[in-house]
Amino acid sequence: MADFYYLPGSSPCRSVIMTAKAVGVELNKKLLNLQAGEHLKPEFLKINPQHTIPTLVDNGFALWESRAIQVYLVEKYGKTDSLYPKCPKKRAVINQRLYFDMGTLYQSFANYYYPQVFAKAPADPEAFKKIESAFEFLNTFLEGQEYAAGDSLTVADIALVASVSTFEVAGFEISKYANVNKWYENAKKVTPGWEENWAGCLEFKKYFE
Ligand SMILES: N[C@@H](CCC(=O)N[C@@H](CS)C(=O)NCC(=O)O)C(=O)O
Repeated sequence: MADFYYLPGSSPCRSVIMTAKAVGVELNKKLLNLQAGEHLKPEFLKINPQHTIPTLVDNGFALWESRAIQVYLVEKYGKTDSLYPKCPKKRAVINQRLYFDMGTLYQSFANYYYPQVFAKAPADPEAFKKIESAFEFLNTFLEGQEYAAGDSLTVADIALVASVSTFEVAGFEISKYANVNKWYENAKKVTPGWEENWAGCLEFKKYFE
């Protein structure tokens, strides 16, 4: 069983947990307390010199970056390729959504909320505008679409569900974006591991209280 270093509240960790559930892989979950600096200890740095969670160690093979782990789990353990189809065009759209999630959508969350939550800094209205524009983009991608990339659930939906649910617990109004809202309500029903994701979101919510 692969070791999985994580925290339940962490959005990228949650997306890996949902992906593992979707492919039927059991993870040997190992909590890593970032506040206590466990990620900076030499034994963890030996595994992941970048000291981030999620980190997977599968039979001695260490991997980090949640979206890379998602793809690895599907390619190595998926019974079908449905979560990450081999078709180059389908895969390209999924990759686009994954990079959008990492570089634009989740980044806008980090830029706006992290300084407030972790450094008690005031809200930056310019950073908030970037969130709104990221949601507008996502809303456009989802026009007439039940899923984020193509016509069935993929790792892109899973990564985006982890991010969007994090926005929800932060109090961001998702319902203003009709296509996102519709996709998200459906995704809550069809994404394996949604309940565990939501439980983790509620852990993360404590930072906002
Ligand atoms: N892009 C990375 C982000 C990982 C990340 O920043 N994780 C945070 C927790 S949510 C972390 O490990 N922070 C500790 C550190 O960077 O030292 C991914 O998707 O895996």
